[in-house]
Formats: sequence, C-alpha cells, structure tokens
Amino acid sequence: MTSDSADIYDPSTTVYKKARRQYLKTTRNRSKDVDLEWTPFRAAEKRYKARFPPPDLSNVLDLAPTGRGHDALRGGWKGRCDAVEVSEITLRGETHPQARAFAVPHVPGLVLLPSFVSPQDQKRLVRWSLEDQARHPNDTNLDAHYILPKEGLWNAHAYSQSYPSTHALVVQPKASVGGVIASEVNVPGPRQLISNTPANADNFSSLLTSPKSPPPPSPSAIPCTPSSLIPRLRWANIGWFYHWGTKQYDFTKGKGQVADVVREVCKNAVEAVTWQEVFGGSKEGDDWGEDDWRSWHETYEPDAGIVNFYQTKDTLMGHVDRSEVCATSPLVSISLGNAAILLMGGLTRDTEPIPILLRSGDVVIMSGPGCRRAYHGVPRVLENTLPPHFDSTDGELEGDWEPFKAYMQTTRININVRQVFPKGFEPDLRA
Ligand SMILES: O=C(O)CCC(=O)C(=O)O
Ligand SMILES: [Fe+2]
Repeated sequence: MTSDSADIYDPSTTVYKKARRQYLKTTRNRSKDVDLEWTPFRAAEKRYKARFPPPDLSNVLDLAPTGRGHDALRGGWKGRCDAVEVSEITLRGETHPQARAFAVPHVPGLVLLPSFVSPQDQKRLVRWSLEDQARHPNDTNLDAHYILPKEGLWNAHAYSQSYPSTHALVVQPKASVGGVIASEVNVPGPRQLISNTPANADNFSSLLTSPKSPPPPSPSAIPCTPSSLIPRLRWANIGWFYHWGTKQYDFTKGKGQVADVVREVCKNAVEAVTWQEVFGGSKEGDDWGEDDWRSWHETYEPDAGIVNFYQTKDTLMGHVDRSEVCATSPLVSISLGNAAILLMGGLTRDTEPIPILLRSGDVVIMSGPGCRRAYHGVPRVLENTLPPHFDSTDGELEGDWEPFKAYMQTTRININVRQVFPKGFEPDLRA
C-alpha cells in the first residue's frame, strides 16, 4: 500500500517533497490573479488534475455499494459515499442488491447506476472495445496519421505479444506515403476542443452537406510497432461516423452498427430507470416533443458513440456533447478498468460541478435538457484502481486474457453511447 499515489498525501515522503518542488517551480511566475479568472468548472478541473497539491477526494460522490467501498481503490485514494443527496429509484422487476439507480437532484436528468455491468460483462466489453471497435471500418484517432493494419491495431499487437520471435509488423505513417505535409496538424493525442453549432432538426440538412475533410497526417509520425502505438489509442468511433474536425456527424459515410453487446447494456440501463421518478412532477419534465421521457422505454435506440481510451495520465477537458439531433434522449456512458473522477456541471462553466467517482462497471445516464447539454469532463483517472476481477483468469473466456490484463493496468475505457436521431428516422442523404 506504499505506492506513489498513497505517499503523495504524506508530507514526510520523497514523493510528496518532489511533487511540491515541481509545483513551486511551475507556478513561480504565475500571476496571482490567474485563479480568480477561472470559472468554477475550470477551477475544479485544475484541482482534480493537479499532481500537487494532490486532490482532496473527500467531497467526491461515491456510490459504491457499502462493504465494497473504497477497497477497490488501492493506493490510498479515498472517497465519500454521502457527499450529495441522492434519491433511490425503483428498478423494473430487478431485486438483486446491486440493481440500484440514483438521481442527482443538483443535475436534473443525471442518473447513476453503480456496478450495473457484471464483472464478466466488463471484461467482455474491454475485449470488444479493443478487438472489434478500434479497427477498420471504424475511425480512430490514429487513423489520420498511420496506415493501421487491416486486422486491427490491437490484434496486431496481441499477435506480436504471443509470437515475439516472428518478424514484427511495422506501422507506416501516412505523411511519408501520401506526401502530404501540413504546416499545422492535429498530432495524435487528446481530443481537440472545437466549438460547434448544436445540431437540431432544422439545421440538420445544412450540417449534413458541410465539407468534412480528413485531418492532415502528422509529418512528425515515424514508422513504429503496433505495441508502441497501443498506449496512444485515444478513441474509436461507433455507429454514425463522427467528424472530429467539425464535431459533426458525417452521415454521407453511412451508418456503422452499434453492436448488440453494447446496445443491450444501454437499453437495459434505460429500461431499468423509472423515469417518472426522475422527471415526473418537475419542471424539467415538461413536454419536449420527440424525445419525451415518458416513452423512452420504447423509443430509446442508440445509434452512435465513442469508445474513449484513457491512460492514467490522460484527461478529458470540460465540454458539451451537442452534435446529436436528439437533444434530450439518454446518453449512456459505461466505465471500465481504472476508476476516474467525472465532473458534472451545468449549462455554462459558471456552475460549480459535482465530482463523481466512476468505477469499473458503473453506468451514467445523461438525459433531459438540464443534463444532456451540461458541461462535463474527466480531469483525473485514478492510478492503481483496477478491480481484482481484471487480474483473474478463471472461466473459458480467459484463455488469451493476458494482453488485455497487461493493457488495463494503466487504462480506463469509457463507452459513450448516444442517440443521434429519433427511433426509425432515416436521414435523407440526397439533401
Ligand atoms: O469518459 C467519460 O466518462 C466521459 C466521456 C465523454 O464525456 C465523452 O465521450 O463525450
Ligand atoms: Fe461527453
């Protein structure tokens, strides 16, 4: 338990002293006013991101079932179970103790389902994310810059791990092949923040026809092995293609599938919630037209999404997901692997966000006008918080689990699933 993450809380340790020295060095020339200029959202982001002073996690909302509690957070991280008042929601026909859902009154439409995904399904979804999703025909952050192997980057990496003596495949950068050298490029790395026009039923056809060219390949990318690229995988697209440059969907590329393994989890989560208890009787529950919460048990149908891959040093800046025409229907977000802090704010960055601890298997639903277009971000992935079931190799599924186990030691995966269009709607691609 004397890992670096625990020592950072103890001023007598070298880890603490080193982090403090580093902090004083980097903040030496900073204007005294800079903190005052930050919005509450930005200030919270800075606090949770900081390596020094280490963030105080005592106000983080942690809904882990009692007993399992903080044990899953190895390495000295602590959290609090009762930081924000939550109301329990009855689940349809579910009686097992983990089937609970919580609404957070501070953010109407935010619903948390702790441990909703079973340990076995968590592992199944990790496999699916890496083997089946982070590959052609889906787009990933690395596709812009590298000619990725047809069998998928993960599969090439896993093969090279299993057969280290075979001739290693080398992934070639795109810039050296196409000869396109751009002066300014998006290098592979964190998602870029782009301010985009919120999609809606009226502007949809103009968004559809706006040009969406591929990002220029990085001239600094060099040939490398699949294994050296794997830690740089940041996202893969599922369902309708998402164009990161414009933050709009590119419907002309046709519709990819949201695989059943994910669709089932999302539909079950939405059906598990008694929406009447979330929106009934509140002003947020007024008539919203197409996306009415009263019919979500029948009309919710996921058609797009992103698989986010975070290494423990990665963060996702505060943003609003507003590219979907359905502006209130549930966005279902599944957490896998190491735990993280999600900051959930309001419609502007001026609202003080709620910090929420997300563990492997937790599902978050963002829905309704007060939450679906609220600012949120992930300022911290917590090191050494991989639950023990990721280490075990029992059961028939486990045969070749080793490469996944190794990768997941420093990784969090988030499957972020959206509904772009009302169920049954087919965009007219001749528009
Ligand atoms: O990683 C998460 O929990 C959130 C990801 C997210 O907000 C997004 O993909 O838009
Ligand atoms: Fe998001």
